[in-house]
Amino acid sequence: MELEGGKQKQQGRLILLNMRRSAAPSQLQGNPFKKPKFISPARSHPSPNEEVAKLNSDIKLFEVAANKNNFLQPQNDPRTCNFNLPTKECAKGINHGDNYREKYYLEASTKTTLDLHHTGTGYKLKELEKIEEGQTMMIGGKEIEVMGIISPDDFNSGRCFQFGGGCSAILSSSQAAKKCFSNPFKSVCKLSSKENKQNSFQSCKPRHDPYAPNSLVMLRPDKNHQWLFNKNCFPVVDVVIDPHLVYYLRPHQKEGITFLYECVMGMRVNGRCGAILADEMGLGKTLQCISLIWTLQCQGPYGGKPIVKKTLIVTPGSLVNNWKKEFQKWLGIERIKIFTVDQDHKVEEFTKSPFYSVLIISYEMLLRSLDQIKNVKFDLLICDEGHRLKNSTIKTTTALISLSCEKRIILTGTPVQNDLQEFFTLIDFVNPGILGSLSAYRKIYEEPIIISRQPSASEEERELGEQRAAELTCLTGLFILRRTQEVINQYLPPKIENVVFCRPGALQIALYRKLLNSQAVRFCLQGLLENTSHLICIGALKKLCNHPCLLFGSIKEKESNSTWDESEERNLYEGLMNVFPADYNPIMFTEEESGKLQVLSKLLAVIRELRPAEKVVLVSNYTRTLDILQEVCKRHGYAYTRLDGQTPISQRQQIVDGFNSKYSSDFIFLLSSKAGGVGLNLIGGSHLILYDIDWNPATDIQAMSRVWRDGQKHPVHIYRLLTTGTIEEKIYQRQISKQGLSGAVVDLSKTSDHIQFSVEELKNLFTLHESSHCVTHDLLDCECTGENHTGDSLEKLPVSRNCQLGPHQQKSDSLKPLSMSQLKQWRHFPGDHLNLTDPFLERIRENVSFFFQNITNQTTAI
Ligand SMILES: Nc1ncnc2c1ncn2[C@@H]1O[C@H](COP(=O)(O)OP(=O)(O)OP(=O)(O)O)[C@@H](O)[C@H]1O
Ligand SMILES: [Mg+2]
Repeated sequence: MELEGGKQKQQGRLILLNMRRSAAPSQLQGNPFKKPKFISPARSHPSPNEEVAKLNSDIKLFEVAANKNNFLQPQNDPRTCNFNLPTKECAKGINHGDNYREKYYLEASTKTTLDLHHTGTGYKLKELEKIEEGQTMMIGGKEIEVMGIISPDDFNSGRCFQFGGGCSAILSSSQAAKKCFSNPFKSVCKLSSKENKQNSFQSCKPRHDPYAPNSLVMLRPDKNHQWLFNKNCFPVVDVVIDPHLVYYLRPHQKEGITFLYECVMGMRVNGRCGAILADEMGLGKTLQCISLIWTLQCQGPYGGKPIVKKTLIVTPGSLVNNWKKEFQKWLGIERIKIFTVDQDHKVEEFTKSPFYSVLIISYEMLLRSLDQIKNVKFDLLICDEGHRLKNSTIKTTTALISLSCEKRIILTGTPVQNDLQEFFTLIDFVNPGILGSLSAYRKIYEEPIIISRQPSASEEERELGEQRAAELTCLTGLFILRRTQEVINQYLPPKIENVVFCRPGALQIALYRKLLNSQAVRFCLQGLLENTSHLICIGALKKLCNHPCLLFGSIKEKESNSTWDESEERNLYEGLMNVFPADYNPIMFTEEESGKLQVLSKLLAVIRELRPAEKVVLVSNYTRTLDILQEVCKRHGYAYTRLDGQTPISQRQQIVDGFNSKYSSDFIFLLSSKAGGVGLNLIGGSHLILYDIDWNPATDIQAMSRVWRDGQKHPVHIYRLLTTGTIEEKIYQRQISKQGLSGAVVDLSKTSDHIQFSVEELKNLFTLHESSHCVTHDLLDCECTGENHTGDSLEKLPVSRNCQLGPHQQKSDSLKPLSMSQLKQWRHFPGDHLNLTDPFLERIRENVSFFFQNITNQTTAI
């Protein structure tokens, strides 16, 4: 039997070793077996305290056969047995039977698994086959105790490695109670002192009536929980969500609050108090958290005593005041005192005053005030848009990890499972150590899962990877909750999504051709340039798609720079100025020079005309592009407001509120997706135009979700503008193809800098398709000739997210990026199609080569 990879281990016999104590050298002589020892129930069923200590320790796991030719030798860890394990060559000498289906494990303060086929332990194989549970043996000078047999299922799923193997900490608390204690609760809630009795009489009653109709009552703690957390034996009291809030809560929100409560109370995962609420955008994660905070601040299951005194909410700068507003919206200003940190309100004010119970701070401010914040004892920590904590080396993550608060919640609308490293960081942040060390996680989960996804994976590797993925999902699923947009569709108006392929202007085509013929692009395609050179070329093409004047501005800027002569960009921009008209003035740019701008201008005009009371959110990834769009607003006399990275945090909510107000005269909200793409509620607008496209579909999806949310009164129209035949189409295709989804979907900060391109891909990126109406449609393999293909019902197609955690994760997910096959199901038609029923599309068709359209929640009147 070979030792490589995970698959062969199925034939091996694995033992989890319990190093009980070092043996004297003399003990190593003679028959290494000792008689099986009696193991007291107390040893196999540790006390709750021992159990908790065990869960918290950083247990090292060693899966002997998991590492290709490379056994782990944990010599430096004093807690770890140091076995003289054989090399692959050495192991080959052992005659292994094929009938070893069972796995044995030994358990103790340090646990490790040992493949009995590769003994190196001084025992004969025959002797090892006879090992029984409870038996002790001597290995490497240590006395080892056999604790049990690992079933093939437990091994394949990786369950046996969790928390050191033997007693999984991932138990529901009732399971844990059964497993860990025989009957330790006899005295639970017997009032031991006079004081307790008094307390119990004072606050025994639930704060709200648990028997009232529609009451939302939290799960009562079981005996194990009481044993751990009710040391004073207070009477158990029902925790009931304030009926004032329950009245407004949607069903999924009630479920979410129950979930959060059980997580932070340590009821779902024994002794762990973290949770990830990953509901899709707009599902009201804020309200769910506010309900939780309010509940825990006033109530608790033990004598009714509140669980939380102080809560820290960390959120992107643009959302600090949104949180405050939501608190006021749902709880009024009296019930709970909120402190928001900004330029004029420093953390010190919060720390000095006993008045406030909730501190809301931006991630940036947190870093600046970390020392003061560390001085406050927070009982609950909420990280909004917490997918940014995916990297444990970034400052924000380290800062947050350094806070001692153990009840931690991450909120994110962006899926978190696709990158297994980042997934680990998020999980490890909310429930530190739950997946073991990073290296153990890599061996047990990441490696087998990744290997199993490779086309060359054997059947066994695939099976092992799938089982490990399933186990990981099952384990983390206890404290991750994600619901999709469908749960609130019924409360929302229709949504009409359009992908609009805009014909490039003549100047754009001429410049595009020139750029593609440049020395820089040619060198890129021959693989002759540095890694980053293609990024400069891509950047120039993207600018050109937005408007030629942006490119003009860049060249002028670069030319005036002293390093211009040596700069790589020279090779790209050489001769480009000659393509612009001699008297070209970027400030006097025209709409005709850019296909998208022409379409935008007409679109704004028709919205204004047909829906004078409605407003538009206009999104770009670039501040310079927003400047141009702003200029267009000015030229047409449209009232606008703007939020980008330069907007002071203290003003952001004011701007949002102003726009959302029905009294506002603003017609357009200019939004930088980087600054305000996440979390904002822009329900004042019912038309959203994405002027440019990002490599990461999540950025675009986040931005598009700003208007189709609870509170929206009008049907929502979304327009995604792409320049036909250009790099924008290619980026879109990448977004909706598998390749684009495999990694980038998790990460809002990912840009082209993080994406590797093959020369083949670069060739495709650097091609202009001048004769196609829509390259994306050409690629769809659609039988239609592009003539008003109405598509089949979307429901027919299962939505599958390309997720590294495997097929069991693939739930319907309305906000996941589209796939090519789904796009094919959308209605689609060329711009010159005769029967355009949509009056908005009708008006812009002149500059459009192709449309895709999809309607959600369709009613007759749109
Ligand atoms: N039960 C409800 N009834 C009415 N409005 C609600 C309800 N729950 C939430 N809302 C409103 O829906 C809007 C969206 O909620 P919220 O901002 O919490 O979404 P989110 O899940 O945080 O989304 P994102 O991921 O985009 O941040 C808010 O204006 C909020 O007040
Ligand atoms: Mg939010």
